[in-house]
Amino acid sequence: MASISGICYPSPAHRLRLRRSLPILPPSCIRHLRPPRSIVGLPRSSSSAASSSAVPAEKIKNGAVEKDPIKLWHRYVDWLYQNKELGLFLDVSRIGFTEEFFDQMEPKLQKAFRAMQDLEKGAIANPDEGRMVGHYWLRNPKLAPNSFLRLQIENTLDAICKFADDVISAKIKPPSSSAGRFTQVLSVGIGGSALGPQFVSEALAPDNPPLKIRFIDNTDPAGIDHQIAQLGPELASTLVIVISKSGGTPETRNGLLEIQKAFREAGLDFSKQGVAITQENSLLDNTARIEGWLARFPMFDWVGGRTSEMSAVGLLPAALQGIDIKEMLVGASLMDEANRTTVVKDNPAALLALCWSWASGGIGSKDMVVLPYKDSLLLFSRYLQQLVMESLGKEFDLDGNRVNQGLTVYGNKGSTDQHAYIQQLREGVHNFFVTFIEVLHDRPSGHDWELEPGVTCGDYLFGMLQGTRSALYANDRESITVTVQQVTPRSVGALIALYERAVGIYACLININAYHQPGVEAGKKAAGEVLALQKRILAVLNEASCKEPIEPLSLEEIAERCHVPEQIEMIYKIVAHLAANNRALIAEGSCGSPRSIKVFLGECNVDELYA
Ligand SMILES: O=P(O)(O)OC[C@H]1O[C@](O)(CO)[C@@H](O)[C@@H]1O
Repeated sequence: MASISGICYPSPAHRLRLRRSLPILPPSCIRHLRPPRSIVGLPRSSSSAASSSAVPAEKIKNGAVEKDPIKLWHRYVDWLYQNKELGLFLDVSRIGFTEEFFDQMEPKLQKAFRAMQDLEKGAIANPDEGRMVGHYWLRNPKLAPNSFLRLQIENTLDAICKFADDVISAKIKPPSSSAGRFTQVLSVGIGGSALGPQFVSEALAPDNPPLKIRFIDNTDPAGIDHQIAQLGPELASTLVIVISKSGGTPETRNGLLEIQKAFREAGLDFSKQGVAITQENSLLDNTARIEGWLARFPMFDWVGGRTSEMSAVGLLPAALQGIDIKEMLVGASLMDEANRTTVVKDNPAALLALCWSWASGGIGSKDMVVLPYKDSLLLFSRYLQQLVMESLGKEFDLDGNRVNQGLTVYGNKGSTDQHAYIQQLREGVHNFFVTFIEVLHDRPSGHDWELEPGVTCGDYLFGMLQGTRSALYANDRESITVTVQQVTPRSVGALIALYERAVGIYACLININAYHQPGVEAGKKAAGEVLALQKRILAVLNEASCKEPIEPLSLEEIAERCHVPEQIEMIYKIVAHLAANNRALIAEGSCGSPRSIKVFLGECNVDELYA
């Protein structure tokens, strides 16, 4: 038996013995569970979609899940996954899949394993974009399909380590800061170019990092101003890292332009403090090269944004904060290794995918609530939200069938959330399953004190987790528990790798492309159309406002002159936004009564009018 912090867990060999001696669930028990269903990989018909979102009738009738504590204990022991090198455990005992379900999923999982093997060998696993999917090579460059890619990965890692060392040791320093070294990192990026670095910083940055980090991950001017104001005079000793795989994401571009303006206004030379992480020859890369920025690091075509934490995207910011990035890579690599076994019970990512299939009916009928009981893991659910939802939330499967797939992820942390929404989880609408993340060591220092006889603060946190797990299960709410010993670079690397692989396997089970995001384009295109309409409105208003006397226009008149009468609602919203920011003036009426409004511009721009 392996022992961690006084808790005994069975070794794999012991588990096998137990498995032989104790069936997963005795037949009498299986009778009370959900019968096997052919659910995974089926195109979603309207009837299956509707029925799957309801709690299966037999679950209600039979009190849903096994309740006998001794049988549950056997199930717990029998299914417990342990990774000794990582000190990581996975408990799937509170997901009530049956042996029949397991048997039914086995061939599908074997197929998924073969697909993952092909992916790791360099197959075009993202067919829509004609791309390989190579994030697993980042932590084991020997796996890369050719030596060119291997060298690219190794050289980039060397360059990251050297650059971070040079910055931290002030070999590379800002040109005009009295500090004589860089003290702050300002990371500008969004989605996969922000969420990983944010999560890792929150989880792992030391209390006094060599460089503190801040993020601009939106095109919210007030948010940007706030970050710049917080930096204050330290702008002069701020290293600005602009991260964008495509190099053309509007929010990131806007953040960069705003920061460059702040540098100009402070009399600072941005190029001496700017770093770009992007694909070669992207707009951002070319800008950084032409303007002679301090450094540029590559993003690879075969690494997707949401799986880029182990590329320069995540590693450079982490290294600058003094986080041991090589340990992160080791953790991820060890987890990848564990996930290569084709023995489902020994493959933690496959076990997760199996649980998701059971709990959500293979069609996302239940949400995944992620509850780490550790403050430093607060952003894990946010990170997973993109990883899971952007990967799995797809309209079509790989064969072109409309499936509207997905798996909703949300959560913050325990026990905080017990005082927010656990009430509903325990008693309200039954549309979720929980993933608890447990951290065994309460205080990294190891020293603790008893705030009442025999009980520490950490014991309370532990009690809250176990109590919530039990209370939810008593009310038929299923859960998974992932346990790590501590929040370290190694365990965080392992957690990221675990979920990356679980998403990959689950995507194979439901036959979708996990590596593209066509749906995001629709929103981006629509945003572009709004801005194009705004420019037309401004031109129309400008013309009317240049007249003598000024001609205030109603919304209908603006719509007519823009030749888009059907867009009147959007025109109203644009006008209201312009008026709220003093860029248009309301001559008559108010925004509360749209039909009454007449608008003009405070200053007409003749140059624009005749441009
Ligand atoms: O790194 P980029 O190209 O700026 O993209 C940022 C994010 O935008 C998306 O393309 C769409 O949200 C994500 O997939 C990506 O992580």
